Amino acid sequence: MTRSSLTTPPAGAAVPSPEAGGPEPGTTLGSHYSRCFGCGTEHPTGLHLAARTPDGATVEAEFTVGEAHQGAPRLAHGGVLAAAMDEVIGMSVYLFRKPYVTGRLETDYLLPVPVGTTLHLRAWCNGIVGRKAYLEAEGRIGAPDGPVAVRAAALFIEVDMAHFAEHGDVAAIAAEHHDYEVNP
Ligand SMILES: CCCCCCCCCC(=O)SCCNC(=O)CCNC(=O)[C@H](O)C(C)(C)COP(=O)(O)OP(=O)(O)OC[C@H]1O[C@@H](n2cnc3c(N)ncnc32)[C@H](O)[C@@H]1OP(=O)(O)O
Repeated sequence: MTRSSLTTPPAGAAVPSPEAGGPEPGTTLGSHYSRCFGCGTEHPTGLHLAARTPDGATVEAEFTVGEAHQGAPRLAHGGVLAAAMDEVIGMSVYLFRKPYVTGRLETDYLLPVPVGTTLHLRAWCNGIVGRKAYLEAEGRIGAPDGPVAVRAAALFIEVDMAHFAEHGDVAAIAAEHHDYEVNP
């Protein structure tokens, strides 16, 4: 992965271990919002990622490239692939049970991804320092050990629910997603 210093954890950054009381290995992670472009089941053209954690620390999901996701004819749009990486990374940091948002996302595109391809996505955390989480993801073609088509590195920033209340529709999140306290 070619990455900048901004997405590289500083020396000594703690790599979190699976949280006590967090999701058990094998748990399917629900969508955080039904209309989310990345994971929403009600989004008509979204990515429909349904993620699970095999070990409580990493996240896996599959994304099948559809007609709505094209850039060049019959090939996935790079921005859509970046969205898939953003979403699976967002799901991996959600394992820590705190709200985070993407601050920076860096993406390497290694292979073209034709319509109809299933990308096998995996994301994990390389360290957390204060509010900053350093994360990484990859997308492999056709199988969990298939050729790597996309790699991403990201810096996510911890926020509180006031972020969503101030800038978005916190009631819509809270109505669907009962893990977060809206007024802690
Ligand atoms: C309820 C669950 C919802 C889950 C949703 C998941 C969806 C999937 C993920 C997404 O797509 S989120 C949507 C896209 N992202 C955004 O809309 C975020 C927009 N940006 C912001 O709201 C603010 O810039 C942000 C909250 C990220 C930071 O603002 P703050 O005022 O809270 O913090 P500050 O600017 O002081 O930065 C905190 C630290 O992070 C660093 N930082 C922030 N943005 C950075 C950046 N872009 N690059 C590098 N470093 C960055 C910053 O330098 C600083 O480092 P230090 O603590 O060492 O001084």
